[in-house]
Amino acid sequence: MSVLEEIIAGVRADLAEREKALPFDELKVLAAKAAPPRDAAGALRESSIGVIAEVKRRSPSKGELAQIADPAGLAKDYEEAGARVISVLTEQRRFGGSLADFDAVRAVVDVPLLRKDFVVSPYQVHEARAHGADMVLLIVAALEQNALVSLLDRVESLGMAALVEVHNAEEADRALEAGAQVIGINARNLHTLEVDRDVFGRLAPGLPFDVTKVAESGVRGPGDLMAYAGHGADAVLVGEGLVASGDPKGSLIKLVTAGSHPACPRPSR
Ligand SMILES: O=C(O)c1ccccc1NCC(=O)[C@H](O)[C@H](O)COP(=O)(O)O
Repeated sequence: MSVLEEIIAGVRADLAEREKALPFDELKVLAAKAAPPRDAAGALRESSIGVIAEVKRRSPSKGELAQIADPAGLAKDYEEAGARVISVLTEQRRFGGSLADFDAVRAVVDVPLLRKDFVVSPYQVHEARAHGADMVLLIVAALEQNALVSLLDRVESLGMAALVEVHNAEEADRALEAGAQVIGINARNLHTLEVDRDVFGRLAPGLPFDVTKVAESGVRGPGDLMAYAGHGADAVLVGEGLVASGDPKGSLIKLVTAGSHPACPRPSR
């Protein structure tokens, strides 16, 4: 079994428990009553490169990254440092995240929130909305094409945006065919877990100019952000480089400052 398959097997088992505790029809009612979604896609299309700052406790590739006793405090720091969007991992088994983390963050910040999980079911989309998510991650490698199309439609029908994640040209084609407007190119190979920042430079030029391009993984400092910007990124998604830095707020301020510096390449739209 690949790492992705292992993660998804755990996600499906946990999902089955939540579905027993809260039936889908009742969840849909909660989602419909949630406060309207914020414009996450719009936040990533400003004139300077944006940062999606991630609340990430641990990962399959690195193990424990940071204790994060107070995810809300971390998110507040991210907001004050200028994050355009905050990503909260909700996968529990391999990343140590939870919907409780998501709720704690939602309660204290106004910036759009990305629910970062391995979404394989419509239930998780309504669940994200019920918890106040504005954006949902859809990983092309985890979904058959029909499922990708239908989950993307569902995300958009609830007024949220989808960050559609790809790792290679074939997945990028599938994302475009499905109608993705925001595409994340992840530098982390899901089989080896190695990070190859050059993947972004290989794939981004093949995407239409009006698709929002997010460079995911491997940003350790302003130099990496500038390099991704040079290849046409509208935004970068950063986890480890913030949470494991010892000073997440200061590290994010450095990234945001670099992204709005006149020397940093601007999105070309
Ligand atoms: O982070 C991992 O080890 C990982 C392993 C398997 C699937 C996904 C994984 N990460 C999810 C992400 O996309 C990253 O959390 C995100 O891009 C931030 O990456 P980084 O800044 O390198 O922490």
